[in-house]
Amino acid sequence: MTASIINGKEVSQEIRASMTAEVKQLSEQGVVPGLAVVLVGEDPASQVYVRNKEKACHDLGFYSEVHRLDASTSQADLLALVDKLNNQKSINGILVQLPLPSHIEEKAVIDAIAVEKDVDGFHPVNVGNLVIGDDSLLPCTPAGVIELIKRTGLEMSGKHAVVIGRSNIVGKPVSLLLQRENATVTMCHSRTANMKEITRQADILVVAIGRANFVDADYVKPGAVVIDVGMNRLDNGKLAGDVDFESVKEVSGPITPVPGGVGPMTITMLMQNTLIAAKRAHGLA
Ligand SMILES: NC(=O)C1=CN([C@@H]2O[C@H](COP(=O)(O)OP(=O)(O)OC[C@H]3O[C@@H](n4cnc5c(N)ncnc54)[C@H](OP(=O)(O)O)[C@@H]3O)[C@@H](O)[C@H]2O)C=CC1
Ligand SMILES: Nc1nc(=O)c2c([nH]1)NC[C@@H]1CN(c3ccc(C(=O)N[C@@H](CCC(=O)O)C(=O)O)cc3)C=[N+]21
Ligand SMILES: [Mg+2]
Repeated sequence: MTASIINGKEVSQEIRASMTAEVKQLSEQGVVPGLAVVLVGEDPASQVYVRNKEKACHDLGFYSEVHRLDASTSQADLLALVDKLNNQKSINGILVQLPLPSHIEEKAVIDAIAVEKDVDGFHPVNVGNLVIGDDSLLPCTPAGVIELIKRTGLEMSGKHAVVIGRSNIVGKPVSLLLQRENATVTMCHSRTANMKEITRQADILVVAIGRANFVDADYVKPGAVVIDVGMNRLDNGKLAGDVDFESVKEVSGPITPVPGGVGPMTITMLMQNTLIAAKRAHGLA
């Protein structure tokens, strides 16, 4: 079987194109969505994401600010910036790039972001609303994962979805969104015993571990949809997912590549959240 490749870049462009008309209409009413990205330190990988986000804002006609702070910035100074952005009318969305340097407590920073500007969906109130099923800003990567599965045409209801990884920013929220789609969800993590026996039962396999090419064809049921969230920079400078794409695509159904899969969708969902936040700020949603 030759798997079909899920083109996250193309899906992203389609979604962004469909947002353009609405953004234009809003700007005629004087509403320009604004995103602030805060980057602490010089992590080269982060620089790429920040550049992609800036480009997406520019292409869509959003207002954007990037705050590049020195790696030695104090927690107090970072919190002061967040407070300023919370109160800044031109800004509807705030993203503080993670991970932060170890002298800064990530939780304190996330908690300080105004709930209605938390376009990452990481604030405890947004996470709580996600768990309950109330309206919230959805975390971008998990929302992008669900959108890509939908685009395969697979009906998620009643299917067995297995998620490898239980982080707060990917694995856990992905599992909640899959349950919202009426999938039956199993979570795997570093302590899971006999993981292959579990993943081989998956109709949908979502992988978010952070280990290059970890999941090979042995883990995959023939025909399963495979979504690779992993972003691992190899020594040769290339980007690799958590899934060994070349071997898995021989047995799987639709599968995402890295790059060009989940990554671009994360940024598109961030733009969508910023648009939603801007509309809400102006009483339009
Ligand atoms: N495309 C995108 O937009 C994004 C990509 N990423 C990428 O996704 C990947 C995961 O990120 P993130 O969730 O933040 O990672 P974390 O390091 O926070 O979490 C990794 C998870 O994987 C589990 N795990 C680690 N090793 C194994 C193993 N051998 N077998 C089974 N489970 C294992 C861990 O288990 P335990 O809990 O037991 O430690 C943990 O739950 C990374 O490559 C990251 O770069 C992340 C965010 C966005
Ligand atoms: N507060 C916060 N929010 C995040 O959403 C967040 C974060 N911190 N920290 C880091 C991770 C990672 N992440 C990516 C976003 C886009 C691509 C992306 O655009 N990838 C492209 C190109 C990658 C490349 O070529 O280097 C692709 O996969 O095709 C990747 C990774 C967001 N994250
Ligand atoms: Mg993490």
